[in-house]
Amino acid sequence: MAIYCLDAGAATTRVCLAGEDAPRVRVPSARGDNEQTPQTPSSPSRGLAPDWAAAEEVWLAALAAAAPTVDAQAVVITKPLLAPERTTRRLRKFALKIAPRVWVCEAPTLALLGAGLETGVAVDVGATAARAVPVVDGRAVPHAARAAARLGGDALDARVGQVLTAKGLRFSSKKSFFAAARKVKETAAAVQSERRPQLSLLTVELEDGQSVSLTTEDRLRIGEQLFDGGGIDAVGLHELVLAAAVAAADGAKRAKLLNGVFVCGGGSLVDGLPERLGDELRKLAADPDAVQIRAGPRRQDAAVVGAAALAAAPDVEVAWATADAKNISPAVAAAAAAASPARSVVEATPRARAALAHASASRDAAPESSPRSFTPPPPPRESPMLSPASLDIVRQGVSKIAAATVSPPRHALPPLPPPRTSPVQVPDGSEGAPFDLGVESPQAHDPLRTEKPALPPRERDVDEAARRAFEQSAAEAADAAIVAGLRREGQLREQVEALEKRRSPVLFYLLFAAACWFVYVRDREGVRWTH
Ligand SMILES: Nc1ncnc2c1ncn2[C@@H]1O[C@H](COP(=O)(O)OP(=O)(O)OP(=O)(O)O)[C@@H](O)[C@H]1O
Repeated sequence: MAIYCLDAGAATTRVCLAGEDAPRVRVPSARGDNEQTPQTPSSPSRGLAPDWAAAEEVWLAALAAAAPTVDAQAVVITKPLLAPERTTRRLRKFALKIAPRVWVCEAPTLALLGAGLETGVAVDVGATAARAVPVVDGRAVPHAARAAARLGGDALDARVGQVLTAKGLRFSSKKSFFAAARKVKETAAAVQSERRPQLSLLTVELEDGQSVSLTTEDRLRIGEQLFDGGGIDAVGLHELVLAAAVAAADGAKRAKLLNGVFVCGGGSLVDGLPERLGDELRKLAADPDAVQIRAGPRRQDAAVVGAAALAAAPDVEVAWATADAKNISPAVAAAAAAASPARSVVEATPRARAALAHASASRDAAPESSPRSFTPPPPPRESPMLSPASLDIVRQGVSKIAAATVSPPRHALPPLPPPRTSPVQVPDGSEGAPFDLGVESPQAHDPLRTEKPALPPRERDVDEAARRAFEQSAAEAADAAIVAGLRREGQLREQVEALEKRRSPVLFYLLFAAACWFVYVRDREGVRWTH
């Protein structure tokens, strides 16, 4: 029995099991013939109808490849930030075919938890867009989130295309063009940074047999789009992050957010990006000393590793059992951040350390048969991309899982303990129990260390309030396309609801008219009979 963790990205699908620190499988998501046209459910903001059938086929194949013989107890699946409710429902429906328990969580929040942080700004540079998402105590602040499609991997591919065309390269198909653009970007893209040795001339061999030599200027021209935004009036990554932090909080809370800027997503692997982002943010921030950039070595997999940390967090089964596991509570967030395997890379916060101390104590006390004692099988040493050939072989095994989806889950879950109001006792604002991370903790140099951590107000339904606030301030969002897409969907939903409402009075009038006609005919007949 295991908990599957599935990161359903627009470009890449990743799968691992609870507690693991790297994905077992990393496969390309279904993107259609035109590689730049996102068709996955992870890209609803583009206003395109996602190809659910193709996406689900890839997810099933990836799950089957990750652990063909392991029975699923539950599934944690990622969703994009501000995904419409319909997308969440479809993701949940899909995951329920795999296991009886499902937790659909926002990818940037999970990425931050995977880095061992409960509060900070997740800077996810994905394929379709770059997003800066402030997270406070394990909950995203949606109205403050900022996104820009021009800073995503696909937009960078377009810039690579310009460079390659200027060098005289020609491609026979769109597919070979995008394959070449991606390879050049992933090998050569770099941003300007004084803290890195000089860049050198790089020759990249392309799959179609061509090769291209890229000078330092070429390499910087590709990567610099992340900071110049690809246009005169466009925003750069640093402005996106600062705008998100400013919209989310002020004063000490903002400083705390900027102290936990975590870069993740495949696009964050561009050479020199974390250093440059730190330098640019320090130039803009009111308190430059507060800015701290975190970037683990496997940051492209942060969301799925965060899902694995959440699934393995002690006491998380209580959250599964309550409120449909819709939100991550601060206590569970602290436990997940503490359980994250990346916590030695990115230092744990005091709350997380306290939660970890509590977690280890409760794990020691737990009986053998407890669901907490689940030990995941060791992850494979490497998690390479599956080749198309092996993907085909894996797809043949998909029918096994698909067959299992029609019958109810065979494995009953172990009984859950009764829900508790506070599964992890973390004293608010305390420094937590001393915990030796085994590495020199940068907290020692943390300018915020002496501050009493200011916790956000505990509203009953933070998400609802935040969502309403987002609707009001959506027009100010950096990515107008995302906002327009979301609005279009909202309007469509409203129109459908209005139509449904209109349908009932029409039915009523029709019935009423039929009744009147019936009475009229009967009376007329009656009159004829009596005379
Ligand atoms: N070394 C690298 N340098 C630059 N870009 C890279 C590198 N490795 C991967 N990428 C790019 O990162 C993008 C994929 O990132 P990621 O897997 O995080 O996206 P995703 O999560 O599937 O997409 P989204 O976040 O839009 O849903 C692709 O555009 C890919 O070309």
